[in-house]
Amino acid sequence: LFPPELRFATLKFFNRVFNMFSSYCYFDITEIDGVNTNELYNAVQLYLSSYISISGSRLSLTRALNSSAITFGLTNNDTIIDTFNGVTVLWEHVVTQRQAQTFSWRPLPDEKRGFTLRIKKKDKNLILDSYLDYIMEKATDIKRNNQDRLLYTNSRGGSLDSRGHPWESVPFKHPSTFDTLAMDPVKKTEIMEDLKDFANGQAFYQRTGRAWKRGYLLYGPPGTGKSSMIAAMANYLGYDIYDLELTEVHNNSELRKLLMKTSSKSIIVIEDIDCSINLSDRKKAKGNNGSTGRSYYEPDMRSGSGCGGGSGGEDGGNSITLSGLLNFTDGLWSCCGSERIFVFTTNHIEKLDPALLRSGRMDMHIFMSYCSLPALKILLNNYLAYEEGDLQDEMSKQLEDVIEKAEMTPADVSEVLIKNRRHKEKAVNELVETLKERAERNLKDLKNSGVREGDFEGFEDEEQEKRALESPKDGCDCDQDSCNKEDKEEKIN
Ligand SMILES: Nc1ncnc2c1ncn2[C@@H]1O[C@H](COP(=O)(O)OP(=O)(O)OP(=O)(O)O)[C@@H](O)[C@H]1O
Ligand SMILES: [Mg+2]
Repeated sequence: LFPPELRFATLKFFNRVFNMFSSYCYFDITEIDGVNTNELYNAVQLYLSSYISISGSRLSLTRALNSSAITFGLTNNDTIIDTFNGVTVLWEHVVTQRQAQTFSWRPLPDEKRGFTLRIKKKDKNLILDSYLDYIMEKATDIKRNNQDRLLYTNSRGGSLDSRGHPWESVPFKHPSTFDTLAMDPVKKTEIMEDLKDFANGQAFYQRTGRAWKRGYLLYGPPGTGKSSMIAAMANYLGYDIYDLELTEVHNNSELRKLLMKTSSKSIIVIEDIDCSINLSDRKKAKGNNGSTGRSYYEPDMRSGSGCGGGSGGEDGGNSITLSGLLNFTDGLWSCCGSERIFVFTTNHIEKLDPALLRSGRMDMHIFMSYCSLPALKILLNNYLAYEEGDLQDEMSKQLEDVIEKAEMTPADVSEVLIKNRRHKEKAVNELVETLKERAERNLKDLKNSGVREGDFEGFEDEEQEKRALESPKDGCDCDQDSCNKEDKEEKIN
């Protein structure tokens, strides 16, 4: 029976009296602040959405542009309790109908939405100092995690796009994760913990005066999952990937510019570092632009103008040096921006300059090995949905006996499994056969060659094949210092 105005005024009065005696204070965070969207409102919305379980009876759902995740929101007058540094606060989502619109340049939504934060008066300062910052930070994280990852490449050479960016990007949707990655579980856990420590280590890096970055060197035969590991890392941390094509970078200053244009929370990848530029020796690398061993990637070499005739003195080509690269990862420039991971991959760790391997440069050297028994179990589970214990004892025993001797890469094993994935038994039988064959072949090779020279011997052929595919003209890389000696001898003969 009361007219609405009177009802409103009475409520307001009681509210005021109540507030005077109340031990709480309230903060309103409205969706639209004047004419601008209130960033804090969106942040709170996102932050709270990470707390809500789907059990609520009514939730609002949103999916942002370029986002692959759906976020839950509170509907009208829902409340939620949160605790921060031992202090409990209450959030309420308040939705009211907007009164008939007066003229506005920008049409406002019919509903007026906002959050009300209720805090004990004594906790007010504690919370306002850090709680809202914390929410903003968390919201940024959530937003980033929900957004599609990006894969950047510098394949355009040195040219910039219309916004002055040297990187080109595409959405990165690689399905590889640490769950699907076949490798020793202990090693895998170690890497995952290392990554998490890094991502959560802001305070640590600050305290110890180190730039917030970390380097991983992945090495091992082709097809053992180095690239898959990088994708898994990116998916695990929610980082973007910058795939740096060193052959497209013409000099050290270009390299530096590229680095400056990378964002934080990203993985900067240089694949096949031993083939990319002549990194065999720091001093020599500079000299090599001159008359002696020309880099295989210099333009005239790339265009296939011949392997032998590359002794021109002109310096217009690729003149990145090892020291340039080290400055990129390690020097003063490496810390513009923060939270960055450098990953180098190589098939030949023994060909890298010790300077690159020195402690502190690449923090972790990860050997990606041939398929081991634990790795095989993961692959069997991935491709054939075999659980631990599903295999007959006899079969497991056979696999266990040959897997190490066979020295098959996870890529090869995957191939056998994929081919027969409809017939589980057939797939495993064929795998055992292939493994046995390989093991026998290896044994024979071993006998023929006498003493084995190194761990990597077995994949030299594969490696040469790969390089031949990459190189424009057969054997062009044989001018390079880093090229293996056997190649060189073959070429000379
Ligand atoms: N450890 C692994 N776990 C799961 N799948 C793997 C693994 N290693 C290889 N594979 C499979 O083999 C394919 C090739 O692997 P990947 O490209 O990661 O190898 P790589 O070590 O990067 O080889 P390269 O040295 O030639 O670059 C992948 O698509 C993946 O499906
Ligand atoms: Mg690879």
